Amino acid sequence: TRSTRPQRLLKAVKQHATRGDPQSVISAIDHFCRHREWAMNVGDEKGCILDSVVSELNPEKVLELGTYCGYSTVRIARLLPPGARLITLEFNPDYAVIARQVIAWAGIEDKVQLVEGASEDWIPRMKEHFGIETFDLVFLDHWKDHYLPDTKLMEGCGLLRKGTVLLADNVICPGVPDYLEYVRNSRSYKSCYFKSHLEYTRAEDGLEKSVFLG
Ligand SMILES: Nc1ncnc2c1ncn2[C@@H]1O[C@H](/C=C/CNC(=O)c2cc([N+](=O)[O-])cc(O)c2O)[C@@H](O)[C@H]1O
Ligand SMILES: [Mg+2]
Repeated sequence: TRSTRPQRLLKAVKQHATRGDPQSVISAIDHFCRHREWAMNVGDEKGCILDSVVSELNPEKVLELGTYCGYSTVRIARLLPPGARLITLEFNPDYAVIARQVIAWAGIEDKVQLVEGASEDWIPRMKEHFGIETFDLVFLDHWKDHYLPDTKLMEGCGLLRKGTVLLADNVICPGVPDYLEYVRNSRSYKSCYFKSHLEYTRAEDGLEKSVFLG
């Protein structure tokens, strides 16, 4: 049977990236998606904005919602200080299989915990299962109608503290209107928009950075 796009993306990583070199994995995926097959990675342009937010924050505890093939997982984990941890949630087992191999190829598996399951099931279990009190950074990049309910769930589970940063992909394309309205109008967040482009295209998209005020 025909291979899947994530399988072809992984093949491109194994062919063109150097084991243990996260930057080469990122470049191989960006090249594949720009010149072979588009895929829904945050991409190189928005990826630079993601990099700057991570570098400025220097987070110890990071949560990623929606691993897909692990592109943003590698982008984030490569910048984390020693001892810092990234937990990434992915409920599609076929994507998880690919992402684990991309993460391993990049050589950053010691910083990453890929949990196979749904965000709504695992967010309430972060404390008792992973010993996580609160997160310093959350990267939202899963199904767009899950951004708002999962944000409210994280608030309810006490996983956000004064200063926790929520960084949301695709706030313009495909768009997350209910989430945007919430974080931009709630007194609990200081929110700002980083204008960019949809990965590998000229369409507008951007990231919304929202700091939880407690
Ligand atoms: N509740 C949940 N728990 C765990 N994993 C979950 C989940 N909901 C979805 N996922 C996973 O997150 C990824 C979904 C991404 C949706 N992005 C998108 O739909 C998307 C679309 C475009 N686009 O169409 O241009 C561009 C983009 O950058 C995009 O991120 C998939 O790997 C999916 O299995
Ligand atoms: Mg996205």
